Amino acid sequence: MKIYYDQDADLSYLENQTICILGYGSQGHAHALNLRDSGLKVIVGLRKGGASYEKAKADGFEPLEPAEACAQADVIMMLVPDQVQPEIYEKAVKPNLTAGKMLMFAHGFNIHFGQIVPPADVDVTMVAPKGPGHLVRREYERGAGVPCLIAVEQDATGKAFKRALAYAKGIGGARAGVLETTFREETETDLFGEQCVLCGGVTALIKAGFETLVEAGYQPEIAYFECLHELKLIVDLIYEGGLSYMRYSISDTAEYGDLTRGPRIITEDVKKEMKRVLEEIQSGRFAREWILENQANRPVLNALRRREAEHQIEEVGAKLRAMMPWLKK
Ligand SMILES: NC(=O)C1=CN([C@@H]2O[C@H](COP(=O)(O)OP(=O)(O)OC[C@H]3O[C@@H](n4cnc5c(N)ncnc54)[C@H](OP(=O)(O)O)[C@@H]3O)[C@@H](O)[C@H]2O)C=CC1
Ligand SMILES: CC[C@](O)(C(C)=O)C(=O)O
Repeated sequence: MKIYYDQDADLSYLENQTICILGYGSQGHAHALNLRDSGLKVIVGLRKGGASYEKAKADGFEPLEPAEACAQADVIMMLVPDQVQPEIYEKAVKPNLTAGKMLMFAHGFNIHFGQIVPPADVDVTMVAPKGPGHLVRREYERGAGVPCLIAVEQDATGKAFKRALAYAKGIGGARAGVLETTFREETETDLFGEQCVLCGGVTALIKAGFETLVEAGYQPEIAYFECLHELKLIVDLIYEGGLSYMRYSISDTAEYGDLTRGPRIITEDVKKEMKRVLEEIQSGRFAREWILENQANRPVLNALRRREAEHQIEEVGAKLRAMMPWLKK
């Protein structure tokens, strides 16, 4: 696979173009600020009265109504939540999506699952950072970057890939590496990663470890530090140098326990369940469930959020983190 870096990308594909960032949340603020700091012309499309409107103003933007911003733009990046994108597309984007413009996404959900169907005479591309938006900004500011995936769904101008690669460079992604993919591959792997490993898998593992220790009579504070707090420190080592570097740093006792007990925790049964989750993603069953959940006003998400907030690990964690002034409140 070819991986693209700064030297492969040419910002001039976006020079003299106006880039509209729709949404100023996790990804939106990071893309807008990074692109502007990279010397590109950025405008922000936002509804008035929302929390992020004031934040964008405080960062020096003059937010426009989404439809007005789309009318002025050559490039439109969709950075409102996936579940609201189809409505914003119909109301603000579609009427202003004239030939030769580029419609962009940071996640392929709505294109891959057919919730947004752009006209044939525009470029449709994706630059998907493989990291949370706040880190896309933080890494850029310290001269680094978050790796990105890039994909072209429609190439009306013949320059779609180069334009998208310039965008990836503008947000700092090409410092870390830009990997070519398809909307389908990004959507399916992203959903799988967040459900089975990065968010769903990790939080379930943390809670299971915490509950096991507390139910066995150990102090919740000890269980918190062991199963949650230290995880970040261990993952930092894995991030910096892979599994082997983490194993080099931990004690031989820990390494022996890791290698002999780890596979008893993540068993073949767990992998079988991962395959079932992947199949639900590939078949569109998860997408249908999520779309219907939103149409029904999110009863399941709201109930689960409430239940999770009441978990003992959250209460203990809040108390312990309050004693660490270097953590953001
Ligand atoms: N979060 C992440 O780190 C990642 C996200 N992505 C993708 O990036 C895209 C954006 O996600 P993310 O940054 O999490 O989004 P956020 O939830 O952070 O987006 C919030 C922004 O969207 C606006 N918004 C929310 N609802 C509406 C609405 N109904 N009408 C108009 N504006 C609205 C908010 O405005 P207001 O303040 O007015 O509510 C705010 O500016 C998604 O496609 C996501 O899959 C990809 C990789 C990682
Ligand atoms: C892991 C969650 C994520 O996929 C991400 C930050 O990359 C998301 O969609 O937020």
